[in-house]
Amino acid sequence: MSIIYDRVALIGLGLIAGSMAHAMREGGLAREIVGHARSAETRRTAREIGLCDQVFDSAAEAVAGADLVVLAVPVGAMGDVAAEIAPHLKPGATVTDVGSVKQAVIEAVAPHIPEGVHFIPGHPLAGTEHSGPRAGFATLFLNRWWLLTPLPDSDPQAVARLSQLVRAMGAKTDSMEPAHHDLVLAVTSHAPHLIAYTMVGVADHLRRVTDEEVIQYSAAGFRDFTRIAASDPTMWRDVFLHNKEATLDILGRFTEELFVLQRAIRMGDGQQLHDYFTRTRAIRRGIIEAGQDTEAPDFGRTPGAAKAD
Ligand SMILES: NC(=O)c1ccc[n+]([C@@H]2O[C@H](COP(=O)([O-])OP(=O)(O)OC[C@H]3O[C@@H](n4cnc5c(N)ncnc54)[C@H](O)[C@@H]3O)[C@@H](O)[C@H]2O)c1
Ligand SMILES: O=C(O)C(=O)C[C@]1(C(=O)O)C=C[C@@H](O)C=C1
Repeated sequence: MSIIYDRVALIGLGLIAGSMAHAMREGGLAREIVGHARSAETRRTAREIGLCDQVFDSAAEAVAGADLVVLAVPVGAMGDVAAEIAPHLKPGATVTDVGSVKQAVIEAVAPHIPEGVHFIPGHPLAGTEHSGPRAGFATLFLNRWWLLTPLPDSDPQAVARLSQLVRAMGAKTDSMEPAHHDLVLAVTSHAPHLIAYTMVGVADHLRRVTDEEVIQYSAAGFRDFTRIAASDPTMWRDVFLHNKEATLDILGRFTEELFVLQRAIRMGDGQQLHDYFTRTRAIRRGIIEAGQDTEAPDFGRTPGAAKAD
């Protein structure tokens, strides 16, 4: 494949930036990949494993002369990073981000982007519960969606070039309104993560009573919950604090449904439970029949690393 951006700067060197570095390198998509992370330990590890061609101690040095700058830090840190790099951006460069929330990131980042620099927010719908510079792998984005939420005045050519990079890393692209993105992700990702965190918390409380039985005999479904609940605490704290409204809306609806099912169990209403589960099974089967279950082959099974932030 051919070079799409000459110099790419990755700010934040964790799972997503690391996976981008591997994918871009494997595909020969950038002439030079440079990076910066806030913590000295992360920078040391990134240098040790050769994650980038160069790792800089400051974000300003990293973005100087870059054609593409990728903000791959927790959502709550995006605004500060944008303010720090703004004076050092090359005219004509593109800045994108990979944050799990879009509206709040746009509000925090866009005001800092200078005239003549393109800001195109994005979100790869791919991840694992692992974080840090050793967690990335080249196939993370294979067959996954990578949503772009361009601004009304985004330059179509800059958007097309970024889409080209995303597709060259194996992902599928689509565009979406930021507010709609945040609502969709509240349903498909953010609320489910909170439910998994809660369920593991409940089991943990119970463990004290039942002497480790819950964990020892945990079935596959609960194990999946524990995988999700092992996700990075900083990342998920920021997701919930920055997609507050949509997540609270979905959790409110979830609680109402939960009460309906809880009542059906209490009343012994087997018909209601059966009807409900028949409906949800049809939804899953519909997804599979439509060929929309695009789980990457090694999704979630790649050995990760402890986070060094
Ligand atoms: N993990 C996922 O499943 C996933 C999936 C899609 C999108 N995202 C989003 O991608 C972004 C990065 O997530 P990740 O999973 O790669 O996280 P990560 O924890 O693996 O990496 C984050 C990196 O950012 C660095 N960092 C933190 N604050 C910084 C700052 N102020 N300046 C510079 N560097 C800083 C950390 O040192 C670390 O290297 C987040 O916004 C997250 O919402 C994550
Ligand atoms: O680790 C996982 O399996 C994930 O949950 C990844 C996941 C998701 O919800 O699908 C998590 C957050 C992101 O913003 C995108 C992807």
